[in-house]
Amino acid sequence: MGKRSFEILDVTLRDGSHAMKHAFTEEQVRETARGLDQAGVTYFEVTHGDGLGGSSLQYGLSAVDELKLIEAAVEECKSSQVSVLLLPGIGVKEDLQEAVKVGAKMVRVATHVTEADVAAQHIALGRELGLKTIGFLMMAHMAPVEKIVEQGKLFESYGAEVVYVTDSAGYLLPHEVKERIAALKNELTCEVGFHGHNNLSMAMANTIAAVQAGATYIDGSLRCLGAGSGNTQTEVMVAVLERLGYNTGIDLYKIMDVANDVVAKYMHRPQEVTGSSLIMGYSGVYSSFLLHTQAAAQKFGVDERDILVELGKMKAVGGQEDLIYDVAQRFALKKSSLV
Ligand SMILES: C[C@H](O)CC(=O)C(=O)O
Ligand SMILES: [Mn+2]
Repeated sequence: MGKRSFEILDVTLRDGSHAMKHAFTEEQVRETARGLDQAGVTYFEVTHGDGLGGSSLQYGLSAVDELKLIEAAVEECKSSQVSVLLLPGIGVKEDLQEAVKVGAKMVRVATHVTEADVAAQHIALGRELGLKTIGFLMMAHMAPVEKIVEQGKLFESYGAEVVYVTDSAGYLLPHEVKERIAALKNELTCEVGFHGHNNLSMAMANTIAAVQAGATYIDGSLRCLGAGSGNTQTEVMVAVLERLGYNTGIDLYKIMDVANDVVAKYMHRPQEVTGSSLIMGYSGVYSSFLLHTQAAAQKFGVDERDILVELGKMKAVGGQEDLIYDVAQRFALKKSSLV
């Protein structure tokens, strides 16, 4: 098949966990893992949507222990390798050691875009454990290009082999992705990656911009299964990038088969750009807040778009899920004082 132009890393079994309310079954994971492996994906990610240790009241309880799911995915693979996500503070170093015992071969250590310094020990541990180790700068729209370069350099100095620009809110436009990726490519010696969300229908355009600016790791999910409107659609990305003349190393029919015959069957709903996810992209809100916001809006009888616009103004970041309920309650009180 020749040398791949870049790695397409599939996040269906991790970012998709948000859309599945963290209720993946072992059988769903096994079937998806088998399909990804047969299609020729080098790496795919499995954990709770908020990474190792994410199962909690704050983020949502997992239906099945993530270590069991990681182990099941590993067992299904002949050549693909399983990655885990780790947000320092949500997951701890012991969680990573346990994931390695069941077969994880890659770790992506994720921090808010201005907080790379909290990842030093976790990145060092990833390298010590012999894992492919990646730094993941979330909410990348919230920092100017120079800040992203500064934070990327920190990740690289701790040992990250790839630094990601992560458009957690699906807010970035192609020219903004291009300038961020190009700046990291210029200033870092390690590889650069891109992870997109489709809240403004820009995920594919942003992915193309990232690749053209030099990204060599790009994320996607099957049928877009992910937080908010989901991610760049893996199987479509394969077709588009092959059309552009790149070698993805992935079999198009096989990746389509796992998307349509496996993932489409268990998705709770199609991944669409809805009123709420559109507002997330427009206001720069963390995509993982979607289902929490819908639940809060329902509980307090308020419009979920108002909550999201307010969270955007407050510049709320991952980990502040409790704010969603505060804001919803505030709107409900305001509404009741008006009647
Ligand atoms: C914990 C988040 O879901 C990580 C991610 O995929 C993003 O920020 O986007
Ligand atoms: Mn994501």
